[in-house]
Amino acid sequence: MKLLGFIYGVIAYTLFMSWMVYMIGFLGYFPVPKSVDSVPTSSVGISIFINCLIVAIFAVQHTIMARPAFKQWITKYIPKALERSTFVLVTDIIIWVMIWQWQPIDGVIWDVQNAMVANILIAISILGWAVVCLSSFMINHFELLGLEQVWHYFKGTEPKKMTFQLRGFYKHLRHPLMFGFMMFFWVTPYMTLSHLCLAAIFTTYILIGVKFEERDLIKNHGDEYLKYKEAVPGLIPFAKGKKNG
Ligand SMILES: C[S@@+](CC[C@H](N)C(=O)[O-])C[C@H]1O[C@@H](n2cnc3c(N)ncnc32)[C@H](O)[C@@H]1O
Repeated sequence: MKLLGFIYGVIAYTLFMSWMVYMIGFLGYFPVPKSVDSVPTSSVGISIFINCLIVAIFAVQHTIMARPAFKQWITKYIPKALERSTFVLVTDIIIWVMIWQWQPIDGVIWDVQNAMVANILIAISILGWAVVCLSSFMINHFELLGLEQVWHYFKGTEPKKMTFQLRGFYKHLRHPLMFGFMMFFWVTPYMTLSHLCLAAIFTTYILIGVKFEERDLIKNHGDEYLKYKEAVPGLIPFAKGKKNG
């Protein structure tokens, strides 16, 4: 059982990293079988509807499964150590379905012709992706993705409780990971309607998701988080305090 639990966690983690890397190609920065700008097969209306539906499923899953009440409920049926990996695995399935079922939409919003400017924009976008990865390490990458929990489960030891982190990017921004995703999605030399649709619906989710996350962080860390919120901007670096998400 312990070995199976560990394998389950490793599969969830590997699938997670696979779509994270694929996303760089999905945005068009290296060739992949299906990208955000592949050839459209449906009308604009149907495409927008299907794309919004898939991301809405992701948003609902993420919002529900990340809440303490849901975690309490599901750990009645599965070992506590597998809860995070289950969250990660369901996310993986939804994101891979999104990539597979994404409905590209024709239409170019902007297309930067200058090669140097275009390359700088691509570099900033990929830097955003790197900010996502680095931020996860500043919290605790392996715990966020469930691997630490299944490793302790396998060894029969107790994992350390996730603590509130104020290091690295988190000293300057409350949501650097989400900020990294915004850089990744929005900064591009070639913005199509399809790419815009992806960026817009994920941004909407991020803006709603961080509200729920902060509600839980305030419940768990009380005054410490409230003071942090007062002093450190949310999603916009260098902006003043809590007004920014
Ligand atoms: C996907 S991470 C995103 C964190 C943050 N919203 C960001 O954008 O960088 C979500 C998890 O990080 C946790 N978290 C958020 N801020 C944290 C902090 N400063 N220290 C430790 N955990 C944090 C939340 O409780 C949640 O479980």
